[in-house]
Amino acid sequence: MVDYRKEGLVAIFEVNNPPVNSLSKNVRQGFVDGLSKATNDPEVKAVIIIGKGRTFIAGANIKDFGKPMEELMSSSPSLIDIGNMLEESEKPIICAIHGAGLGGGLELCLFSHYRLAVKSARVGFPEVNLGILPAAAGTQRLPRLVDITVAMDIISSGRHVAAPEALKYGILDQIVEGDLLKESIKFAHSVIGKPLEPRRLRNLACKSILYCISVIHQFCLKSVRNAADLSYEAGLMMENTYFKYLITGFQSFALRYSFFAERTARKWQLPSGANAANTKPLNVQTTGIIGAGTMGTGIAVSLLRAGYPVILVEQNQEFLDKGVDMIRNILKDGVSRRLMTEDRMKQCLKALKASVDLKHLANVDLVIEAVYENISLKQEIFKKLDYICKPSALLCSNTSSIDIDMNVYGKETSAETVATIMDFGKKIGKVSILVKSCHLFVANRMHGCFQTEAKFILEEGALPDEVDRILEDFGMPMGPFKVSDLAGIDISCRIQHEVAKQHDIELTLQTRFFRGERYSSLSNRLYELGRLGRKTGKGWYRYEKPGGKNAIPDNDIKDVIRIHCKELGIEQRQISTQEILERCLYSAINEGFKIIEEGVVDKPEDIDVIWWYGFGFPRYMGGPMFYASQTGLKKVYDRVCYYHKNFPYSSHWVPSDLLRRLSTAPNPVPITQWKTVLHSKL
Ligand SMILES: CCC/C=C/C(=O)SCCNC(=O)CCNC(=O)[C@H](O)C(C)(C)COP(=O)([O-])OP(=O)([O-])OC[C@H]1O[C@@H](n2cnc3c(N)ncnc32)[C@H](O)[C@@H]1OP(=O)([O-])[O-]
Repeated sequence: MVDYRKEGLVAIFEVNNPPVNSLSKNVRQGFVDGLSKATNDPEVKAVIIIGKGRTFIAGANIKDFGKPMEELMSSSPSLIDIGNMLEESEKPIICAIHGAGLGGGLELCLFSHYRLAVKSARVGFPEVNLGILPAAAGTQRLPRLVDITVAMDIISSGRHVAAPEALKYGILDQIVEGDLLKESIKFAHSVIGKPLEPRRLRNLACKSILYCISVIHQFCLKSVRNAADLSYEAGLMMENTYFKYLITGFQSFALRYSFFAERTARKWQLPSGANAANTKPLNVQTTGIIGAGTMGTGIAVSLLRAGYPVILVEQNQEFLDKGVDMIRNILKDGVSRRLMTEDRMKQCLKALKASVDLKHLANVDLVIEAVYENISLKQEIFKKLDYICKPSALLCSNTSSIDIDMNVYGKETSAETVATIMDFGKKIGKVSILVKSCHLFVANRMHGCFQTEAKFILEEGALPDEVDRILEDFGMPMGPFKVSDLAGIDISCRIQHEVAKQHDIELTLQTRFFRGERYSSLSNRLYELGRLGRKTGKGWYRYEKPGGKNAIPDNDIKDVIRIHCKELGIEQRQISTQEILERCLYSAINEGFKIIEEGVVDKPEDIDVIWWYGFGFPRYMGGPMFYASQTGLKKVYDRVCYYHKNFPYSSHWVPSDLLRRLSTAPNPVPITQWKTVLHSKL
């Protein structure tokens, strides 16, 4: 709703729709009622729109977009109706922004005559992140206010623009110091009686008519270009047509799911009943990192950038110096790419202390162990830390394959620690997902199936560039073989040999089964040929030079695969695009269902979020679990069974029981309800 009150000559519309003042129907109606009161009250000479609570207006209510098109489009009053009433008002309308003015919230501002904001406020059009465009005249009005290139950037990037930048472009008229409402009332008095015609954006011509042919295919840009090429009314009509088209599309549906999935994933809970809402995080002020390799230095940079002092510890001075150099280079690169200023880099480096003695970690609040994957080494470090660190220190391990319960205290982790780590993750600009300990955890466990199938597919007749192209066409940023070349083929080979050693097994080029499972020794063959990936200039592809970035399909690899298959008696055949996609994706998805079944994650959304951030799975596909839900679980289950029959020696094809039960449900179970099936009789 919108609370209406008067302060002297000024009517105040205070939007009151927690948590973020989205423009639900009752809010829109509140504007109509408020405007009617203000217009009919001769005492009122100006109107201020302000948000109650943490923010101005976060835009339309995204949940409304799931409604049928007819209901959505006929839901009156529409934002444009309200906007027109605001613009036509003979009394100046001033928006007073704090927090965020996004999407419809910014559109409302653009219909108003003046825009003020506090310095910390942000404005923007994040609609592209929801697979739609700003369709309450956003693409028509912003280019009338600011340079068209700025409008294109803001609309097509979806980024939040900080108030000082918005002021520079002219989106804001003033940044307010002190109390926003008081200052806005003062401002209102200063503009009462001034002509409003120049403040009505619909009357302005588009500021420049730059022709942006290269990006014109994107709807947002098409629509912005219409602002330059068409009349206001025609541009508005096209904007509405594009909106209707986009909002009913799969991508917008998936992106809206993604928006809520990310927020749902933040809401962790433990079997004890402790959860994100009832557990207070501890205050972390100082940090330590053990291990100055790629992982340790990467983590150090994230902490330093977020403003935390870091003590970096390595076992000897040479490794330590190398690590510090790496950190310096990453930060310098950030400066050259204008991600941070030179001053900020200096502050970060000042906050970094380096040592070869664990004792320097005695007083830190949080320690992250990031040494290489060796259980006895990790255990030895934690034993020492137990004595050295203060009792309240949080001891964390960066591992992707070692059982966390054997290392630090996974099962015993307190709710307070979970809350602190989840909060800490957010503070360093990461997305944290709570998972239980299991072999390889969620990301590597699922991705392992994906990578393994990709290798089997090569043995059966496809080529690396063919498999990569198919997955890239699907939307993955890089196919599995380019990823493998980037990570280094030696890394995965060493891990495999290490695991085999633990089971007293020696892996050779002739090994076809390992612990009862089909095994491919193809990467070992590349390893023996010195084809370790990008770093050696050759791997699954060849590169222009060692360390090069351009993956060039290599005829030699065809021979390597041919010889490998001949020696092992593996028959090659033509493999369809559909089979390649299904085997890579469905093997991982089936594993994802097992992960939910075992309670390793709390909900499917957690897995989808992990895949966007971990592997760049396209958000506009929603994530692997959402993709499965949209493909149809019956179809996914049938294909998993089919591959299980054909490839009985791969446990990742053993169908998940949860998937089976969901696939036989009389009606499709929405992804948000999958968990309920775990405890039902289905
Ligand atoms: C023709 C129409 C044209 C207009 C189109 C549009 O405007 S498109 C819209 C363009 N606008 C956007 O895309 C802006 C989307 N919003 C944001 O970017 C951020 O919420 C924020 C920056 C406003 C605040 O960040 P923060 O970290 O302080 O808070 P938080 O993110 O944790 O959210 C708190 C709670 O509010 C919920 N919720 C939030 N927004 C909406 C919404 N619009 N709707 C519904 N719900 C929304 C959110 O799910 C969460 O709920 P929960 O989990 O507690 O039940």
